[in-house]
Amino acid sequence: MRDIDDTPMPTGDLALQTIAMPADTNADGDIFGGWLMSQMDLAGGITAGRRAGGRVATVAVTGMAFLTPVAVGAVVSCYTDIIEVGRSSIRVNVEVWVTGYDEEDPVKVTEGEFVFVAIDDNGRTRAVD
Ligand SMILES: CC(=O)SCCNC(=O)CCNC(=O)[C@H](O)C(C)(C)COP(=O)(O)OP(=O)(O)OC[C@H]1O[C@@H](n2cnc3c(N)ncnc32)[C@H](O)[C@@H]1OP(=O)(O)O
Repeated sequence: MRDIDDTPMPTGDLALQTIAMPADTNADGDIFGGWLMSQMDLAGGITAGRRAGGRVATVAVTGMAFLTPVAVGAVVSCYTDIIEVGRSSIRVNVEVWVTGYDEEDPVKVTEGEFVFVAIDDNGRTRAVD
């Protein structure tokens, strides 16, 4: 896994973009880390599913740190980069960046490595081409 760094621009391809909503906050009004992880899982799953040409399941997530809080109304962008493709597994690095509507000065929120496994209709692993 790559270290979280201060790279000023996102690495990878934009896979998912959404807005942090009031319903995504905890009782203190801060965005849940779990909500962010869910967006990352979705983004990585889209990328892995396209690469696998079908159904994938998340099998592992490694080394995440949250660098900065996310405010309600922030535009949340998940960028994905396929790191490695194994027999059935696809390792995807997912970065999360936030901006306002103007898309200026994106701020990196977190990064994590997600491992997906290509599975068949019965939930058994299948080889990725
Ligand atoms: C519980 C949940 O709801 S979590 C959210 C959704 N995810 C799921 O439901 C997935 C639940 N897990 C599963 O169903 C099973 O673990 C499966 C089908 C994904 C994989 O089954 P396994 O018996 O582990 O398969 P297997 O040992 O052959 O591993 C498959 C691949 O995953 C990789 N892998 C398995 N565990 C890990 C891990 N912890 N970290 C990294 N890679 C892993 C293996 O190296 C292998 O890669 P390769 O085929 O490219 O060489």
